Amino acid sequence: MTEILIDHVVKDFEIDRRSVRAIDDISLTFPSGSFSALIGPSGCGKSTLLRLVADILAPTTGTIRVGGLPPGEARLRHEIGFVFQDASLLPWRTVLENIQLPLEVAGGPIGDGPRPENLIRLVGLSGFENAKPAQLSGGMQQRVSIARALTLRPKVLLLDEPFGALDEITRQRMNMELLRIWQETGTTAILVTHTIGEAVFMADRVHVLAAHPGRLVTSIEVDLPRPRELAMLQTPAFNHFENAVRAALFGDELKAVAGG
Ligand SMILES: Nc1ncnc2c1ncn2[C@@H]1O[C@H](COP(=O)(O)OP(=O)(O)OP(=O)(O)O)[C@@H](O)[C@H]1O
Repeated sequence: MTEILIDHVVKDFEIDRRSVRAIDDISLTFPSGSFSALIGPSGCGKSTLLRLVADILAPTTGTIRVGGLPPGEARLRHEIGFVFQDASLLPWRTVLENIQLPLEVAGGPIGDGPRPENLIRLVGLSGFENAKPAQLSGGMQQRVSIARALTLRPKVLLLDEPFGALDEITRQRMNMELLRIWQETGTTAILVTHTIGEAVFMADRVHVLAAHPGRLVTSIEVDLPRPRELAMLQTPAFNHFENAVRAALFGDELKAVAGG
C-alpha cells in the first residue's frame, strides 16, 4: 500500500535574501493506487509539491509520508519514479541503454524488477531498442522516459507535465497510453498539468491550487468510470467536471463574466 500523505506542508525559498512562500500549509492525501492531478496557475507550487514528494526538496515545516516512510527513505528504496516535461535522455545512449540507466546507477537489478525488454513493450517502443533519442519523435522520447521511470518498479509515479511539449493529438494518445500503463503497474500517480480537460480525463481526484502563496483551493472527485475512453470527452458528465474545475480555478472572475 503506497499512500502519499502531505500534512500541513510549508515551503519557503530564499530569493535575494528574501523569503518567498511557495507552499502555504497544504495538506493532501493521495490514496494507494489512485491517479490524482494537480492544476493551478503558474507559480502555485505544483512542481515544488512533486519535488517535495520525490525528496528533491525538503519542506520548511510539515510532514510528508510515502507509503508511511519519509520521502528520503522511499527514494532510497526506489519507490519513486519521476517523469519531467523534458525527456532528458542521454543522447549518446540507445533507447535500451537509457532505460537501463537506473539499474546501472542502483548497481544492478532490484528484486524482481521488470526486464527492460518488457518495459519497451509496455510503452510501445518494440523495434526501437537500438535507436538514439535524436531519431525519435517527442512522444517517443517521453515513452522512453516513462519506461526509465518504471525500471526500478516504483510504487509511486510523479509526472510533471510529461506531455506539455507535444501536439494535442499525440498528447491525447499518450494520455491513453499512460492510463493503461498506470493500470498495469498499479502505481500511485500524481500528474501536474495546466489543462483542465486533461486533469479530468486522467484523474480520480483533481486538486486545484492558487498562487502567491501556493495553496489548495479545493479537491474535486471525478466520478467517471474506468477505463476512461475518448468518447467520454463529449459527455455531459465530463463537461460537468470540467466546469467544476474551471469554477474553482477562476472563482469570482468567472462569475463576473457570466453576470455581464
Ligand atoms: N529552486 C527555487 N528557488 C527559489 N524559488 C523557487 C524555486 N523553485 C520554485 N520557486 C518559487 O516557488 C514558486 C512555485 O514554483 P513552482 O515551480 O512550484 O510552480 P508551478 O505551479 O509548478 O509553476 P509552473 O506552472 O509555471 O511550472 C514560484 O514562486 C517560484 O518562483
